[in-house]
Amino acid sequence: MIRLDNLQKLFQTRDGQVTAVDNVKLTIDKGEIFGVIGYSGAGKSTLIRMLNMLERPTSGHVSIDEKDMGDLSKSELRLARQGIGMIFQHFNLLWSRTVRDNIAFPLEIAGVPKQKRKARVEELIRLVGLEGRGGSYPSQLSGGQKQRVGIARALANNPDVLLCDEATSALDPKTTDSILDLLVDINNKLGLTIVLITHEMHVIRKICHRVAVMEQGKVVEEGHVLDVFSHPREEMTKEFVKQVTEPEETEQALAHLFGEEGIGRVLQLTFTGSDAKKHVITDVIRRFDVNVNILQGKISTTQNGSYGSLFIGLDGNEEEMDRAVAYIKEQHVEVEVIHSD
Ligand SMILES: Nc1ncnc2c1ncn2[C@@H]1O[C@H](COP(=O)(O)OP(=O)(O)OP(=O)(O)O)[C@@H](O)[C@H]1O
Repeated sequence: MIRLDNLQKLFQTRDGQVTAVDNVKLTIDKGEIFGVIGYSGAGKSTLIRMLNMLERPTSGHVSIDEKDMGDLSKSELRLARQGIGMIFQHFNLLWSRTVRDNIAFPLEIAGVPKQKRKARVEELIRLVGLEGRGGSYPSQLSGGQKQRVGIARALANNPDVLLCDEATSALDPKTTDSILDLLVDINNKLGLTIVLITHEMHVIRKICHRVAVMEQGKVVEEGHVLDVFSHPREEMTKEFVKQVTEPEETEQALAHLFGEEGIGRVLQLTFTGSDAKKHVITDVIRRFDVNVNILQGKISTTQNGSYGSLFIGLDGNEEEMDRAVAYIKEQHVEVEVIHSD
């Protein structure tokens, strides 16, 4: 549905030339939620703004539904943009207009007649869960509600694509989750393609099907979210994955344990997909003469399946522990011995 070919954006500044986006090639399928993650300055905003030509590429192509966005005339581009909704970190609402009038705005521009507009606005208000707030002004709404207005406005003209520019970065964790749930709901109900940029792996983990990792303008890694989570290749990706799989306390708690005598071996087990539901620990306790101590664990759910890490202490004679480790490996669970007495 969306294809980026050798996309590049250079900015000329007083300090010289900046390569914001460097030779990016990506394909995004119809109906998927595609996330782009990177730290500040990686080029994410520039990349997403080139999808609807808010930013013109220096070279390369953006095709949406086989249409080269760079080749469109002004009026064709205006029409194409009605098929591409966008939401922003700071909502970009019209402060002097009510919720209803904010949502109606793109319909007015598209020339939708008044009666049809009214009906569509009420439908959108229900879709984003803002019943009873249609007459309020943006200043009277919470951050989450403002973003719901942003989403309703972006969906007004029934777009095929929704671009989300750090849409939850200004929100607290609970509100972030409710907006992410709404995006998944919209993706399921309307089948629209969502492209989002973020610096938070939690957002990718929770709603994306595929992810691209950006560093210094380049896409350095790309894949299905579960694959990237379970086997990150690049250092940058490993850092992002750690954000959601290993809370800081894990490192501290384990470091504390390593200092104790007679802890035996500490293993990190990594479960992926359906493996996350296996009874490996029960089996190990039943089959082998070892003591098992569960130290830390976390299962994360992604749109492609579950992913989890479990830290266990294993104690017993060396041979029996070797057999237990071999058995766990046979169950297609990844095992790493991270400490041994
Ligand atoms: N209009 C501009 N003029 C000059 N340089 C720019 C312009 N816009 C972006 N840049 C530069 O391009 C690079 C990428 O910026 P961009 O905003 O796309 O990154 P980002 O990953 O979205 O970061 P952030 O989340 O902080 O916005 C940065 O080095 C930035 O300084």
